[in-house]
Amino acid sequence: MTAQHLAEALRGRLIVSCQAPPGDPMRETATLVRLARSAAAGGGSAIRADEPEVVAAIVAAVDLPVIGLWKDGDTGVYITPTVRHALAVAEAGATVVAADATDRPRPDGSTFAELVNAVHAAGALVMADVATLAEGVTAAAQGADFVSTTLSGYVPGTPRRTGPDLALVSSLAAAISIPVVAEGRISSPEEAAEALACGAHSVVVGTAITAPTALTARFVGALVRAGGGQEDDL
Ligand SMILES: CC(=O)N[C@H](C=O)[C@@H](O)[C@H](O)[C@H](O)COP(=O)(O)O
Repeated sequence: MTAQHLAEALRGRLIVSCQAPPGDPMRETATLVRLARSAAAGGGSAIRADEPEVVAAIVAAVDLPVIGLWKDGDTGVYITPTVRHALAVAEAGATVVAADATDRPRPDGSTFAELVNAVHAAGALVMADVATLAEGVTAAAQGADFVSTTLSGYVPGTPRRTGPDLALVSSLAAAISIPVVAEGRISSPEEAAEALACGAHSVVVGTAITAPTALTARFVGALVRAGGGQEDDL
């Protein structure tokens, strides 16, 4: 699929991230496939998924484009950190490979531009996961097909936020011509709609749709703060 075709298919649409962290009861390929099928049944237009095995299973089961990634670790560059990880995700059938495009060194010494070229040569597209405006501008210049605000708030030294970084969505949309995807901590349909109003081409929602453990903990936390439980219940 060309970047233009996919951009048309995703304009103004919802991408559902179907992931579960290590140790979570939902972290099982068949379960994640069911989440992806539910996302498709509810009108989602693409799926974002972690690990080649899960990507391949969702590609086989769901008739939607899959944005694949491969998380390795949880510090430093961990979203599709090397060219090897990126090519494995492309090989699994992802239409788009999402990868860290922050300005931090990659563990294999590759540049983001080298990763983009390798993924394009393998016939897939690239989504640059960034934390800042400068990183998004650089990623677009290096050939990324989409830029996503995925890593805003998660890079050491940058402010941690509670809600989505819609200011970054707006500034990226004004600065680059490739589609800007709003991603990260979008917790309601209203916030998703607001992201489009800020210039997002598409919106990724994960936790608020596909993470019952985290959602349960939010409700429990609210009850604790209201005096209805003990802190160590959390
Ligand atoms: C920072 C990081 O590693 N983000 C990951 C990227 O794939 C996922 O853990 C997030 O769930 C995804 O970005 C969607 O965001 P949210 O779950 O907040 O809607």
